[in-house]
Amino acid sequence: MFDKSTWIRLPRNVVVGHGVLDEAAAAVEELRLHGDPLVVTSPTPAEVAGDRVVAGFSDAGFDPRVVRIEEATFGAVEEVIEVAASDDVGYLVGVGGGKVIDVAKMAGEDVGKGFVSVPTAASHDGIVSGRASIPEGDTRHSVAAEPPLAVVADTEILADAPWELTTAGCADIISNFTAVRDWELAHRLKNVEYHEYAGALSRMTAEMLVENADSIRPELEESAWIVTKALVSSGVAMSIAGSSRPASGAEHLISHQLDRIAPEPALHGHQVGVASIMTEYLHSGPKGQWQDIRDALASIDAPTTAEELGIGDEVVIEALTTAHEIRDRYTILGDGMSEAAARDAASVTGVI
Ligand SMILES: NC(=O)C1=CN([C@@H]2O[C@H](COP(=O)(O)OP(=O)(O)OC[C@H]3O[C@@H](n4cnc5c(N)ncnc54)[C@H](OP(=O)(O)O)[C@@H]3O)[C@@H](O)[C@H]2O)C=CC1
Ligand SMILES: O=C(CO)COP(=O)(O)O
Ligand SMILES: [Zn+2]
Repeated sequence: MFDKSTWIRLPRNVVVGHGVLDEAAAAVEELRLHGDPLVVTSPTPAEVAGDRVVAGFSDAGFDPRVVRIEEATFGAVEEVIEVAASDDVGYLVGVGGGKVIDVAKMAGEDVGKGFVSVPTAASHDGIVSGRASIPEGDTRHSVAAEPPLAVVADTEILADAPWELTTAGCADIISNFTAVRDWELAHRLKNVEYHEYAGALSRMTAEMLVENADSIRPELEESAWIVTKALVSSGVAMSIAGSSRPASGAEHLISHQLDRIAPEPALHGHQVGVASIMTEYLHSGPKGQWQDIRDALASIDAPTTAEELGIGDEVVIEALTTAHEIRDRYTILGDGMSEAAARDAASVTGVI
């Protein structure tokens, strides 16, 4: 008997384009939700977009509440939950970078209310995915959460954000190459369930971004458009898979470990990009495609070395040798790299 079943949870309205911030209220009204919005934002995103979103909801006849957070902590999630639990609040709207989006996503999940994602930075695929990550204590990687009901991504705002946030988003997508390789390996070696469609979509998303690398330039609105479309596509791949596997392999384990041990971690996307140069080397050897990954990252101004990440060589070695402990996810790191092998991989690829 055929007894498989699956739920694919996706955002319903994805609105991407110039000036669409002013359509946030309309994009939500169309969903026929009850109650008023709770807008969650943080200092800079509030200035560049949050205040405008609040005004837009007020003009549309809603009575928006606002909570400003500073950091992505469980304390911040609790603060949002306290307001979100009120009967007047019908849904949450996260206006900001990944930090704000994840806090709003987790708080919405807790109170059982929908969440709308209004990214001000195209910095990683968490802005559209059904995954949330609050980097506190020993937990670093994402956990399953409800995906946003709607995503409103204004390319004018995203193109105006610091360039490194956009290059981080690109690098998060480029890392899909090695994430899919790890997933295939885990399937062959450990019989981990593999979804052909999700794997193909994730890889194609990375290929298209690399093909368009010439059009990804600072202050060019088209760049924000290309990157946001790729982030949406990567988020959809994760939704199809019901896991972050299509976009998170050993390179993400290494980045999560860097977040734990580096005195000053770099942006998520930049770390996974540099890590994927090394994990591609582990997959395909010295003559393999690791140089293609490095060149793709360099072409969009993303870091390719530990130095460019602002992270010390020894921290990178420690992350490489301990990253397999982060979570139960089989990757090319297997049951851990020896220190000598880690030094080899990092130095052959020019990361250290
Ligand atoms: N859910 C998932 O699958 C994933 C979640 N994450 C999580 O996302 C978070 C990191 O997200 P990331 O976006 O990199 O970082 P942040 O949300 O911390 O944003 C980075 C910085 O950019 C500022 N900023 C945001 N938008 C703009 C803008 N338009 N103009 C100027 N400055 C801006 C922020 O200001 P301010 O400080 O005022 O907010 C902040 O200082 C982490 O908590 C990480 O764990 C990472 C990967 C995947
Ligand atoms: O960042 C992600 C995908 O790009 C999510 O991955 P994790 O599940 O490893 O946090
Ligand atoms: Zn990522």
